Amino acid sequence: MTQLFINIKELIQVRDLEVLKVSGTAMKILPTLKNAFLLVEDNTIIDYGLMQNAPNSIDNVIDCNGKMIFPTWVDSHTHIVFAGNREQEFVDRIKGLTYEEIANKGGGILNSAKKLQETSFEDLYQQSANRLEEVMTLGTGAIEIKSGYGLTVDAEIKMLSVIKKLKENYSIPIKSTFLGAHALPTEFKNNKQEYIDLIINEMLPKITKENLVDFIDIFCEKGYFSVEDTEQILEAAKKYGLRSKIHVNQFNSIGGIKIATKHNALSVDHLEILNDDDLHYLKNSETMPVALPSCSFFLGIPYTPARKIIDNGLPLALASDFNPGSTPSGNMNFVVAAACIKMKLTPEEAINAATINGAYALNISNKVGSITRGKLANFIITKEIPSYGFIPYSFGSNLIDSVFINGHKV
Ligand SMILES: N=CN[C@@H](CCC(=O)O)C(=O)O
Ligand SMILES: [Zn+2]
Repeated sequence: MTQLFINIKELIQVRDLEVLKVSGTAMKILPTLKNAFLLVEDNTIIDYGLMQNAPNSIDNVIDCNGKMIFPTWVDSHTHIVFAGNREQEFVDRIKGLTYEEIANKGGGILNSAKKLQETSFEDLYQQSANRLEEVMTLGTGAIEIKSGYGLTVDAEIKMLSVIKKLKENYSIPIKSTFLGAHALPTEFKNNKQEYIDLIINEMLPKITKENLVDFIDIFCEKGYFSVEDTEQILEAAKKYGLRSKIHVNQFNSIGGIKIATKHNALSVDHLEILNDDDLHYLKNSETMPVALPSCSFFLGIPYTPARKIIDNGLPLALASDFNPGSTPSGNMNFVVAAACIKMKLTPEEAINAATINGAYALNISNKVGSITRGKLANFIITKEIPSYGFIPYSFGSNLIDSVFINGHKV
């Protein structure tokens, strides 16, 4: 089916196929076309341009008068497969406990793992599908989903199988990441190496054999997995050709970035605490730094020093981190707004970070992340708005009129 979108007030993030990411000062530039058309055939963008050059023999015409079109958000870091919620821990934090104190009391990730282990595949699938549908209506058009709330061979496979079924049942591009090293299960409290051996010798061979995983992740942090643990797991994952996306520098800078860049990680995520050595290793790498401002907002921890990252000539991606503990929200519109308000990104930088750079952080810049001939027809039609900067400015409003994924209205 051919669809022609006309009278688009501004078509945002129009780029050539060769642009896979934008870095440093280039992030300040957001290429757009005013008074434009967009031509879609089946699931693909086939053309765009100024209205005076719009084709005139198309039956299926959608008038976008006063509205803008953006590429959909690319959310490169989520944990949307989880069971139940942790609103009691939220109240505990309001009353003064820290995230770390709650985790030390057996709450946190282990709390979610217990719930998930007790939840059936069907129930877990339904809860996760509801979250996926919610974020699609909020404009997310490509997403990464991690395991890591299973922490046993069976429960990790259950999570990854839920992600596989989501991939089969939804047309949105989904990448799945194995995060067996998310927390140390209580039964391994006195023998971390035994759990790492389980990850390396049982989980990794099984999940790769069943083709359940695209990337590998490790929570490299004090009290979770050390730099040495991380390196062991990365070495093992290399044998299966898995690239890494690593949780680093959320609370402490312990050398995770050095090891991640040495292993050519696709991304390093969180980075709330970032020192000059970390910046140095990032500058000499192809690794995408990923900031998760909704997590900082929710936990009240520092925001990733995004200005420092971009002003050092580096790229930056933005993602939601949707999970039950540190970020119970997958709203990428809020992520973009928080990046502007709290991390001092300009709207242009934030939109680049949440689209093309997010796509790079999932290795799918050739498919999504910009309005480009040949890419998937995944885009947001806004309500009538005065300018694209109105999206982060008007941070509490829903400014989305409709979302298209693979050329179909969600
Ligand atoms: N920090 C590690 N993992 C998640 C939070 C997990 C949880 O609290 O359930 C994050 O990215 O914030
Ligand atoms: Zn996370």
